[in-house]
Amino acid sequence: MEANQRIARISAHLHPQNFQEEDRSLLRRDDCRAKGGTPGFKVAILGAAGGIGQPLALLMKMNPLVSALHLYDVVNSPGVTADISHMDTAAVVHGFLGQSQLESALTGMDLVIIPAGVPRKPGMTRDDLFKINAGIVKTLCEGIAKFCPNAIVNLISNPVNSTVPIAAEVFKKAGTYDPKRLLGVTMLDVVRANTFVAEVLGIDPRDVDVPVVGGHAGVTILPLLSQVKPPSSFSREEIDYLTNRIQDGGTEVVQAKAGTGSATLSMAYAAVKFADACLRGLRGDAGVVECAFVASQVTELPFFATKVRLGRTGAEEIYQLGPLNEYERSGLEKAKKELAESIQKGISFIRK
Ligand SMILES: NC(=O)C1=CN([C@@H]2O[C@H](COP(=O)(O)OP(=O)(O)OC[C@H]3O[C@@H](n4cnc5c(N)ncnc54)[C@H](O)[C@@H]3O)[C@@H](O)[C@H]2O)C=CC1
Ligand SMILES: O=C([O-])CC(=O)C(=O)O
Repeated sequence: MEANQRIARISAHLHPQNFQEEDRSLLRRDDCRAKGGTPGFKVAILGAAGGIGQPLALLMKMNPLVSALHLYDVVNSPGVTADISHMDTAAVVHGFLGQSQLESALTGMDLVIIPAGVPRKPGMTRDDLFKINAGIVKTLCEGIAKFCPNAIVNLISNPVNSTVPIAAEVFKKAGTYDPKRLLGVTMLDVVRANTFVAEVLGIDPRDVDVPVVGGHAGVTILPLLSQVKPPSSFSREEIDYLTNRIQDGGTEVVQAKAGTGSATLSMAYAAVKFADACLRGLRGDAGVVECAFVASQVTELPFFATKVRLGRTGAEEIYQLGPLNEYERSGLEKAKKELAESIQKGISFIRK
């Protein structure tokens, strides 16, 4: 055989499709003995090729609690999957592209994380994303109701204050709704609050715990600085600075990115922190508590973010707000007003 023919043959083998058809004597990946049978949870990421999805996939591949990682998107998931799958950690990675592969992506999943949808550009509110993202979340949740109705859902797509009610309505319609299993991800607000409070106090952010309640947009993001751990007191000036910075944290990143998107890396970090807590809860660990936007009776609103205890069945206990000071009580009233409208908008989108 001529050298150039040999090279052409080898290149053909390296192409995965030709590899199978060209020469049966060569080992195929499907014939490998290792099938990734390590115990652990099966996790799907929907929107895995996006700005959040890619670093989120990377970090979930590193999570020892994950045995199978399904990466679904409507574009570019094969490349992201090939790339992530070469990491020498235990989770086995599979990629899924487009609506026709949604069933395979979701079947058997324990946890589904959804960062699918468009991000903000400067000058937009999160609510401006509703038009596009509401439909995306609806379609994906219809898939979850059909193919993995018992999975825990971590919903990241904005506006979270409306997309969580949308998901709830889709699941109700399908007869699969369990409020404990639907969690809107507000962890980035907590991550930011811990960081900014630690800066003000001059301590390590890992030692700080700030409850952030309400929702995930502007004034609905309500940090409870009177309940910070370790117990700390702040001047009025510090309270105004911290409250504004935490509420505008997303906008700070949108403006700095100047039209190229919103928070992706800190969000992937926050999403993994939250997903890991959900998986530890599923495993049966005691005392796993994080803030999340969930169906709630803490206020008169049907959904509200507070601390929740995560267990084998999802958000098993929803904590009350605790004592609020005058500043926080006034913030709560503003938050509830805006939240009520965003929640209703989500509900009406499905019931209309
Ligand atoms: N909850 C939170 O704290 C945060 C939420 N977000 C939100 O997360 C969402 C995603 O943000 P980025 O990753 O920066 O956006 P991106 O545009 O970089 O990525 C979104 C991905 O979703 C995919 N996608 C679109 N339609 C889809 C469908 N029907 N099924 C599956 N995938 C689909 C796109 O192809 C893309 O890969 C945005 O709505 C953003 O506002 C962003 C930061 C924080
Ligand atoms: O601000 C945005 O649009 C993205 C987001 O939710 C955040 O960074 O908190």
